[in-house]
Amino acid sequence: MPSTLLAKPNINNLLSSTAMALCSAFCPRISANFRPKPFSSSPSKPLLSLSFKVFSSQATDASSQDKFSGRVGFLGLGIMGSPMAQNLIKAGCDVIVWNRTKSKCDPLISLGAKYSSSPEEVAANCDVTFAMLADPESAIDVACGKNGAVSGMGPGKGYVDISTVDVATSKLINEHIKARGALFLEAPVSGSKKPAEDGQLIFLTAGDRSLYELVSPLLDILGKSRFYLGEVGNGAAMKLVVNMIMGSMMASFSEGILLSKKVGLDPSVLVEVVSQGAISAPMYSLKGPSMVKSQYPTAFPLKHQQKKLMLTQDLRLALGLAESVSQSTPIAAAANELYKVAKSYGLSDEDFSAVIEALKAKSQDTA
Ligand SMILES: NC(=O)C1=CN([C@@H]2O[C@H](COP(=O)(O)OP(=O)(O)OC[C@H]3O[C@@H](n4cnc5c(N)ncnc54)[C@H](OP(=O)(O)O)[C@@H]3O)[C@@H](O)[C@H]2O)C=CC1
Ligand SMILES: O=CCCC(=O)O
Repeated sequence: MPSTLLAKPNINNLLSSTAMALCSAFCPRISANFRPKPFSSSPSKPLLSLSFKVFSSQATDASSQDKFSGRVGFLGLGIMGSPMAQNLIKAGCDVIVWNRTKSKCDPLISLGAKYSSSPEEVAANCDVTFAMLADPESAIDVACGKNGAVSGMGPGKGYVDISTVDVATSKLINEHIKARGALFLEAPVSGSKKPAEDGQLIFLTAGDRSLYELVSPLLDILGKSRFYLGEVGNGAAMKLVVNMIMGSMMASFSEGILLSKKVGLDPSVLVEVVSQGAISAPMYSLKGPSMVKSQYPTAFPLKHQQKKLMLTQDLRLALGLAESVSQSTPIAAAANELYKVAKSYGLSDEDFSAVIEALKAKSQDTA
């Protein structure tokens, strides 16, 4: 089925009942309060508007119940995890947090979150545990390592990994969670720091559908849309493809900014021209003005676009994904080289738009 936005079919209530039955089986504590919000096709409530949550036809229910009354764990409070956990707390959820660097928990504790001293303890004390970690290595360690979340999982619990990881990593974590009789959902996000703060992320989910149904009210607090993509690995793959496109777009935009300047144009005007045309993208309008000033306030750290774990990650991992199906991706491969150069210049903690510095340096090399 194409992933277009559709009005809800009337079988929604039936699906919601199915979800309730599944939840009753797996999560008795939560399902006691699981009340699906009936879908309304009233024309006075448009499906698409800026303030309205948008759902894919691949989602199982376009609306979700108002409230999730189970206890929610949150592991990983970095640029993305902190605002996400904060939004859950502000929405009235009962949240337990953990982060490797404990001080990052403090602002959330002062907002009402509880704290547990290990991922295992969080998972043991929560119905559903979310993880938003840097890379595959940390995602595996926090889930499957010593005192990891897996040790605290069991029947009736769910683990939702929002980190950007590769397909193999997601499948590995899924296997460990499943071995404990719990449910697993991968749910990487499209959208950066600001969408995380504004509850406007896009979830790319795959895995246990009953868990997807169950946590939909939470995803709807954190995001503007959610896609259910089927088998574990599909969410990770979708995220890598999106980031591959984004990485190439940013590298190309950087070339344009520098070329415009070299030929005597005002790059700020280029940013404006781009923003009004067919190739306009929020990313260009948001980051272009800073890039022109050689400023890269970190939203998506460059190190995550060029993560390193056993010679793979984000762009690099997307290239691996392409390789595995013999898909040619020369543009992304060239972009990847630039991110590697930028990383070697010590720009890992800058925003990924700092990739433009790699091009500046290259121009000087050849001048
Ligand atoms: N920033 C963005 O725009 C977006 C990021 N993403 C993805 O989301 C994930 C998180 O990104 P972001 O929040 O920006 O990253 P940050 O670098 O800000 O945060 C990373 C988090 O992972 C934790 N962490 C890192 N290594 C370990 C480890 N070995 N053991 C335990 N915890 C660890 C950090 O803990 P500590 O605080 O102790 O360092 C921190 O909580 C990444 O996978 C990223 O690719 C997805 C969409 C957008
Ligand atoms: O993984 C990071 C993606 C950032 C974005 O979607 O803006």
